[in-house]
Amino acid sequence: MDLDSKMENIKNGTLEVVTEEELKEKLNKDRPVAYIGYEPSGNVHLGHAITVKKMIDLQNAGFKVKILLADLHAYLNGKGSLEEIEEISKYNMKCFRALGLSEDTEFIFGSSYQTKEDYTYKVYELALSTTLTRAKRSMAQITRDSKDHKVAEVIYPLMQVLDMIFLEVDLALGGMEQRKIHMLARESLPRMGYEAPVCIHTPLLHGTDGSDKMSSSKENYIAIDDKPDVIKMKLQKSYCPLGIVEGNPVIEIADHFIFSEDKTLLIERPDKFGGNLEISYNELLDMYSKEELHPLDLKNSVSKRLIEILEPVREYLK
Ligand SMILES: Nc1ncnc2c1ncn2[C@@H]1O[C@H](COP(=O)(O)OP(=O)(O)OP(=O)(O)O)[C@@H](O)[C@H]1O
Ligand SMILES: N[C@@H](Cc1ccc(O)cc1)C(=O)O
Repeated sequence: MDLDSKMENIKNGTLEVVTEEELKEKLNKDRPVAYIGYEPSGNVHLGHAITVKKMIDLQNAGFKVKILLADLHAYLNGKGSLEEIEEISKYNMKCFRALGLSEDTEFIFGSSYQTKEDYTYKVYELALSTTLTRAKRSMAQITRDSKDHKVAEVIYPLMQVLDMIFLEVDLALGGMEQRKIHMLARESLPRMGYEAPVCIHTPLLHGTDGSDKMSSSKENYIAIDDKPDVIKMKLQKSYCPLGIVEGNPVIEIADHFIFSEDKTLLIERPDKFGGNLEISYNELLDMYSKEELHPLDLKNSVSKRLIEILEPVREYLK
């Protein structure tokens, strides 16, 4: 793959690359490192899968991929005891592999280095130069408990910044809500004598209830290993208002998971409702916004194809 094609593939479907110039430089390096961190959680869902797919693009462009199983971050964010989190992490690792990351992907537990002396001293160093306001602001969309604020909430972003040094990363990927922590890293690391990583942000998938973010802590997600009838049921119940494209999770799922594989989607509907159709993504947007496509027909077609696309993932995880 030449440099321009690598850049195009990486940029495709992202909200921003900070900065494109720096990304080009990294692509010229021998085996640059890209990383993402996940707080281990009970279910790996389609939202997470958007980021995993982008990691695969980075892998295909020559990056070595490191996946941080951020167990201590999950602990600091009130996700459970360390023992519970550890158990879930192993299952998450399998899920990420099932989504197609290559064999040489490195999985690292945060707790394997985040309690070491040199890491701890760096936390204190960064704590001294980061304002409380900035640290809190960076956590706005990440913290679980947004009312009863804990000190843990401001330790969390400092550790995320330091992970980039300890994992020796050239690039950090995350959904858009990671942006403020990434920008803190881009400012702080050069001050501490390290190079700032390139930061790439992907869009957040809305929940099936229409809320801002699909999340495993709400009942608004489709897990990557949900059974076919569960996927069908969840999509049937999904928020999908007639004629509305913006923030419509069913259309977003079609965009990220179906049109990334296929040029067209088959809409199967009775003749009296217009008969079968094969449509491109742009045709889908156009027809749906003109109310020429009924939500139920869209949901049926999306669930049928999504179930097929996720079949290898279910097989792998069996
Ligand atoms: N709904 C989503 N759409 C797109 N990306 C997501 C979504 N949910 C999480 N991610 C991304 O996955 C990465 C890790 O998120 P993580 O699982 O730790 O978040 P989370 O918000 O705690 O998820 P959950 O609430 O589902 O457990 C982040 O980069 C985040 O942006
Ligand atoms: N902040 C990420 C998790 C994470 C933790 C540590 C990192 O170094 C990177 C990512 C989230 O919201 O889920």
